[in-house]
Amino acid sequence: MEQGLVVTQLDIQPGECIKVKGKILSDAKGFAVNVGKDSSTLLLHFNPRFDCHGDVNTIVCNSKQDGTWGEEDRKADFPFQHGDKTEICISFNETEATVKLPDAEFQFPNRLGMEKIEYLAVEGDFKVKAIKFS
Ligand SMILES: C=CCO[C@@H]1O[C@H](CO)[C@@H](O[C@@H]2O[C@H](CO)[C@H](O)[C@H](OCc3cn(-c4n[nH]c(N)n4)nn3)[C@H]2O)[C@H](O)[C@H]1NC(C)=O
Repeated sequence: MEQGLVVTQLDIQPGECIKVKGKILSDAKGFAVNVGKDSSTLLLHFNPRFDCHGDVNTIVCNSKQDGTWGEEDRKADFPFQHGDKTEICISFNETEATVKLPDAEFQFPNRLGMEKIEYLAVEGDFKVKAIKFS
């Protein structure tokens, strides 16, 4: 998954929101939105997979601590289609991260007890149009 947008030096606090607006490529295999401390320590790796890493139409979520992946969490719902324009809103608190989409919402535990988000990266077949921090 090629490297796309990377934003560092953030100071996103619990309750604040990271909004990533963009378009899923028409031939997307997968994309990921990563938030955390840095590329090696992620509160959340949000990875919709159309057809990659052995998964089809599956959202895989995970954490990463000092470069080591945690246990994957596969979501039942897959509210994405090739070519979709969408907005992904990520917020968190001391217990969990929440991913809000136009037609779905997912939670993922804050396994690392992260207290602020300093890092955002978008990888793969997703063309970022705008990002907003609120
Ligand atoms: C079945 C036995 C092996 O399990 C598989 O193990 C794979 C490797 O760990 C798992 O894929 C990784 O799953 C991680 C989340 O748990 C990440 O999604 C990881 O991709 C992250 C990534 C790759 N890249 C990347 N690849 N190439 C480039 N330039 N960048 N950037 N970020 C994927 O490569 C994959 O999800 C996992 N599948 C299952 C069913 O467990």
